[in-house]
Amino acid sequence: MTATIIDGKTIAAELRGKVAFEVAQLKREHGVTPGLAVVLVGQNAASEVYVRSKSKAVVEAGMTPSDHKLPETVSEAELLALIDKLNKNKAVSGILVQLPLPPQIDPQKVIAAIDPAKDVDGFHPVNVGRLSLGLPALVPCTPSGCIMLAKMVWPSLAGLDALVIGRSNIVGKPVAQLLLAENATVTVAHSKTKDLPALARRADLLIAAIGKAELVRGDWVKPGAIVIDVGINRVAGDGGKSRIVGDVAFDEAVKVAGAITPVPGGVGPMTIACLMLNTLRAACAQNGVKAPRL
Ligand SMILES: NC(=O)C1=CN([C@@H]2O[C@H](COP(=O)(O)OP(=O)(O)OC[C@H]3O[C@@H](n4cnc5c(N)ncnc54)[C@H](OP(=O)(O)O)[C@@H]3O)[C@@H](O)[C@H]2O)C=CC1
Ligand SMILES: Nc1nc(=O)c2c([nH]1)NC[C@@H]1CN(c3ccc(C(=O)N[C@@H](CCC(=O)O)C(=O)O)cc3)C=[N+]21
Repeated sequence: MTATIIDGKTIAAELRGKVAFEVAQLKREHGVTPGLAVVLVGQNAASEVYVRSKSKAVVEAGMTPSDHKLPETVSEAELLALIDKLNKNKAVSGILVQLPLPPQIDPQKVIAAIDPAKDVDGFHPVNVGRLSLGLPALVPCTPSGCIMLAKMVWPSLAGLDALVIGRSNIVGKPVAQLLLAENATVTVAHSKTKDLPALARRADLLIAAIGKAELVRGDWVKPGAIVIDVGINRVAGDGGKSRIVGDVAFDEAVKVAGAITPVPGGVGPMTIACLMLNTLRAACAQNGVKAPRL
């Protein structure tokens, strides 16, 4: 038996289509066009790829993009001044500051400066707190995408033994909160965890957000488990080219798992689709319109 491959690309395209439909309705009925501002500091090849694909998705959803490129040497004060301007701009529904930032800039200070109502990344302490309290919040995009993909193959996660590998503020911790909200029994592992393979073998649902190419082997996977691979790792490929692989050794795990997400074409595209959804939700909330249930 080989696993069901969860087609993130197709599922993400469907979600983006639904968002575009709702955006058109919001424009028609309320005269509101959602806008997403993306701020990129410095020149990082990978970040530029993400920013381009975000802008493309924004346009396709019928929303207004505004991209702000700042030099690597920009001061924290200059970046904070731009955020203040975007916070006050009514045409901007969502603000995303691409991470990581150069060392002269404190990312926590920048995140805290974003109006929580425009924090479509869900990284602001207000949204983090609201998520952990179980209150409505803007929820981080990659974690939401992981949950949506898992629920495509297993609609109720209640009672599942879930293992999250990774405890970052942008993936591991928020995905653990969302799993808890879905009534899964959640374990969070990290670099100090003892006997990770044994822990992984107990998991009905395994979410890998580590940043280590193919760390999770096939024999770490419980037969029939759902495996969600968040990792994006660039490795040397054939003919001097690079290719991207996940945190899971896909060719091994696909033989054991019940369902698995590929890299590319899994969580990555869902992250972008969830960003579109958050921007729509933010625009609705800012204009007193009830957000659609998508
Ligand atoms: N598909 C998408 O949309 C996105 C993909 N990513 C990708 O996901 C991956 C994780 O990203 P991010 O959370 O930002 O990464 P971080 O580097 O911030 O966090 C990595 C986590 O993995 C843990 N870890 C590292 N090595 C091991 C190990 N050997 N065993 C167990 N745990 C380990 C770390 O533990 P400790 O805390 O102890 O250091 C840490 O908690 C990356 O590949 C990134 O590119 C990220 C965002 C979006
Ligand atoms: N403020 C902030 N918010 C983020 O959400 C954020 C960030 N900073 N910094 C970087 C990470 C990474 N990230 C990805 C988004 C999409 C893909 C994606 O679409 N990947 C495709 C293609 C990848 C490729 O070919 O390079 C795929 O997996 O199929 C990947 C990674 C968002 N991040």
